[in-house]
Amino acid sequence: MADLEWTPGERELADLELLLSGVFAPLTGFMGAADVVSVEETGRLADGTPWPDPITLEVPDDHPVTAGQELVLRDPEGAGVATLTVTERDHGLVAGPVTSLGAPEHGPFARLRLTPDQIKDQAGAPLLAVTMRGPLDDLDEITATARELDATILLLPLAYGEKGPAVVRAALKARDRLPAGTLLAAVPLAPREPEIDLELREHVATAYGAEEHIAAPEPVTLPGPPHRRGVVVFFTGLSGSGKSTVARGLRDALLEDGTRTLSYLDGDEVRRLLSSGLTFTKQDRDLNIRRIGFVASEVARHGGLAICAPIAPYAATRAEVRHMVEGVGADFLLVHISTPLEECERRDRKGLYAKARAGLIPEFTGVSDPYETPDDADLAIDTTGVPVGQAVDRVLALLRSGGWLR
Ligand SMILES: Nc1ncnc2c1ncn2[C@@H]1O[C@H](COP(=O)(O)OS(=O)(=O)O)[C@@H](OP(=O)(O)O)[C@H]1O
Ligand SMILES: Nc1ncnc2c1ncn2[C@@H]1O[C@H](COP(=O)(O)OP(=O)(O)O)[C@@H](O)[C@H]1O
Repeated sequence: MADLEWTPGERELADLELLLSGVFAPLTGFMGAADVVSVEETGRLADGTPWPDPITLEVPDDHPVTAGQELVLRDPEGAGVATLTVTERDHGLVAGPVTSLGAPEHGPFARLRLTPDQIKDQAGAPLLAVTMRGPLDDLDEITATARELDATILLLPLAYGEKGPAVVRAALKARDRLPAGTLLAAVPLAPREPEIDLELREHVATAYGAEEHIAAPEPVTLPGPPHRRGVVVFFTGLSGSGKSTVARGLRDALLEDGTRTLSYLDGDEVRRLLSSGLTFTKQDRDLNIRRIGFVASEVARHGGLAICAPIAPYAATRAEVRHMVEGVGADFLLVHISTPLEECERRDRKGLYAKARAGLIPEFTGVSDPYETPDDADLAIDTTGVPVGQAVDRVLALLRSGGWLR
């Protein structure tokens, strides 16, 4: 029988690494219901040990794993990271101890992910741990404290997610300016609410054997100015509403302006290449939109401006794309081309509405398939009787008003 397997989310994988490396000791695995309830109500595990936050693993309701089985946990690249011996399955939660599969470590600064045991081998006592989520601005204070305690400094950059590598780079830079012998271990601790984060940072410092801990203050991060930030302009609307026409007009105007790097994800091209073979069932439409959202967010991640113009009939899927884009530190603008069905049908540019009415095209949006009108659009344009240039100008005005275009 094939192994039961699951690929946890990014945060769960980070927790898993901390469970495996002993940073989350005394925890040895993902928590079951009794511990979760106890932690939430009392800040302690069921056995009374203080612990600030539930460390849990979720699988979908229809995942076949049950108590008594082994579940192989894989990273997104498919490498086995650990085996979970499932002691409890409670709806979506699976609990039990984890054992490392010794998978090759990869990812930026993987060589700096030293475990508490590896650090304890190098360190002379006592240790002063400094947990950090950004550049340190007061190295003198850290040096003075270390001197006072006659302690070795251990920098613990909390390297999680997009900003992770920058935090490790900041720690490496700081180490060059701190006393010789300063140690460093990158720790993938995902951020939580400030108080819980602080308690977990204390746990991390203790796990590394530190007697003293400085939680370096969160640096103030100012997002880049909007004209340099990535942005996705996502058109949605019925077939024939004017999405492609306005999107192409926007693309041309931005190319003429020349100040933004641009990717235009043409609807037809997407269906021909990226989503070739997909149909118009809800499942395939959702997959199509997720793929478009993924590509657009990759463009935006690097500061580009992506224009997409699919029908995208489902609100939840559009929201997923918004979330994906915002998750890479970029902005998402939803432009609803709200031209009513009657006008789209009157235009019937491709003769599809006539065919849909005649029952020749099943599941046709607006005729025999739903279109969920957005209530979160940043701009709505009904193109009925409106010249194309005017519709394009309204989108350009939106981009200028938010500073995405200067
Ligand atoms: N059943 C059905 N429903 C809606 N549209 C259909 C259908 N079958 C084919 N077409 C043609 O496909 C275009 C829409 O594709 P999208 O990728 O934008 O759709 S979706 O966002 O995945 O729902 C759409 O193009 P546009 O007119 O440019 O919107 C149609 O020409
Ligand atoms: N203001 C307008 N904006 C966009 N399209 C318009 C406008 N006025 C008329 N149209 C016409 O409506 C049709 C819209 O088709 P298209 O852009 O392919 O729509 P969609 O991509 O939403 O299916 C085109 O024939 C276009 O010339």
